[in-house]
Amino acid sequence: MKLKDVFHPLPVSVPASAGDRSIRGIHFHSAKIQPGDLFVAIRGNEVDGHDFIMDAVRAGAVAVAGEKEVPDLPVPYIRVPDGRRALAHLAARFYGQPSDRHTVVGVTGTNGKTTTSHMLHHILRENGSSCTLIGTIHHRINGVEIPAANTTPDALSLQKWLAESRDPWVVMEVSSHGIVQHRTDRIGFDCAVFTNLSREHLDYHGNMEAYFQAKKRLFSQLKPSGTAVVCTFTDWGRKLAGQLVSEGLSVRTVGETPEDDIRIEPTDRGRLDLREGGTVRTLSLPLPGKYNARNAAAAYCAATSLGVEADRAVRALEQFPGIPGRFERFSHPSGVNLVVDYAHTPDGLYEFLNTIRSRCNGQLFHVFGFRGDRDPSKRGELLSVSSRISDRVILTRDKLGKTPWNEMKEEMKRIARRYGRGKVTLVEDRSLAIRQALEEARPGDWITITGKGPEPYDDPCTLPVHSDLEAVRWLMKREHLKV
Ligand SMILES: CC(=O)N[C@H]1[C@@H](OP(=O)(O)OP(=O)(O)OC[C@H]2O[C@@H](n3ccc(=O)[nH]c3=O)[C@H](O)[C@@H]2O)O[C@H](CO)[C@@H](O)[C@@H]1O[C@H](C)C(=O)N[C@@H](C)C(=O)N[C@H](CCC(=O)O)C(=O)O
Ligand SMILES: Nc1ncnc2c1ncn2[C@@H]1O[C@H](COP(=O)(O)OP(=O)(O)OP(=O)(O)O)[C@@H](O)[C@H]1O
Repeated sequence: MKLKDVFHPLPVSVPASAGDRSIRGIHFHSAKIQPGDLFVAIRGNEVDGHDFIMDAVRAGAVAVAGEKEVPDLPVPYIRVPDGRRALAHLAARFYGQPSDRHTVVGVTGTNGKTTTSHMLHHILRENGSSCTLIGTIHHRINGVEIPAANTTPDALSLQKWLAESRDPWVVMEVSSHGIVQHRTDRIGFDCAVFTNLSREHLDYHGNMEAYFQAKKRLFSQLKPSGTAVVCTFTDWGRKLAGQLVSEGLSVRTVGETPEDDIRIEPTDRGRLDLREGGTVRTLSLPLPGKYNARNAAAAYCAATSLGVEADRAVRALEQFPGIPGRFERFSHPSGVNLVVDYAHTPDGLYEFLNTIRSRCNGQLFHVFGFRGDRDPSKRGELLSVSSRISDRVILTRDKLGKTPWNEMKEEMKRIARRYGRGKVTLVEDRSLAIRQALEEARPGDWITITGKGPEPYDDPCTLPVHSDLEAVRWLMKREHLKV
């Protein structure tokens, strides 16, 4: 593609002498540049891409785009107001605005993005359409699994994968980081889903209103015929629905009141009534918890908004196979129940532990840790939720990032004194923390292990395992316990 065409119609100045130059590809990491590529310099959170411009030129970049003034470059330099925005635009142009060729659904919210996306992906596939899935656990394009580095990939990868996808449908998780960093710019959505909003990522967004506004931006990218599906279980959801309606968007709400388009009604355990107008559909959902009923209702609402027949959507949800590390349950031969889950926000943890509490007649053990690289201000709230609902809390290592273990250990002791209700033990090795819970538990007790789901451990541990799921599977053998 010609340089001038890839920038069109941005109000930037492409040197006339260089406009007809062909570019072979686009990259925003200098190490990926091949001769003939365009390099886009981005001011990052860790380093500044402008510092790597000469590396890119030496690697063969034939042109560079960036925000800063850069004198005396041997190749044309196109100054743009915002590198990340420009990257999304350039990628969409280079790959031919690929979202126009798919029916695209974006799912946003603090909790439930992965679950709702997987449920919707399952409904669409059961309905006979192949579907690309982009999200936290992995990406799946043309039936091929690709490991996920981010929940919402960078703009270049996104546009490339959309161009490569032969699946008519695309379901993607849209994180607030992805929105703020313009990773999803230039994607037109046929449906955008909001699950909920609760305290999370305040270290990044600063306050809840800014976090809400970031999520709301997804809805400004709906195609003219697109539909907003908004869960109104939270004040933020009700606020969003009201604002989108007054802005003239087509909005369908999922909630618990007669005003909602899809209303979830209280039912027997494991069964869920979806009331839509005068019709009630009852379904047995394989995943427990009120929150999963809400995720299922959101997926149902999105699917039916896109033309899937309601009864088919219900039947598909009843066959939902589940998601690795999300309420993944094991029955130990000793009579103890174990559940591995990804809850890592105060609200998600509250919903998850309450679901277990309503099933547990014995003691409830909770094994978890704090992430070094996540908002430290939520740690007290997480432990407070845990110690309120569980009988025994074992605090252990999670991903530490740049935080040294000794520092985290002192923080844990301090938080345990304040919020632990005398229920907290500290066991550094995560695999041994799980084993200790299992050794103390009696038949009928439940052990919950949260925060990592299927994610691999960052550090080696004592037992021959690399994740919570592997630890539980290993400990399913009685002889691996000390008792
Ligand atoms: C803090 C953050 O969000 N960082 C994201 C951001 O990286 P960055 O641009 O700031 O990277 P940087 O390392 O400072 O580099 C700046 C620039 O220099 C370039 N560079 C760098 C080195 C070099 O040798 N040459 C070079 O050209 C880089 O390619 C980059 O363009 O943009 C990258 C590309 O899109 C992301 O992969 C990266 O996500 C990091 C890995 C991350 O951990 N992000 C988390 C916080 C995140 O985004 N999470 C959400 C989910 C949140 C949730 O709901 O739980 C997600 O969508 O994954
Ligand atoms: N609708 C919901 N409301 C509250 N908590 C939820 C909801 N759905 C899931 N959870 C809890 O949050 C955890 C994470 O769920 P899920 O992976 O679906 O969310 P997510 O938004 O994709 O999270 P992340 O972006 O961090 O990957 C679950 O394991 C569960 O404990």
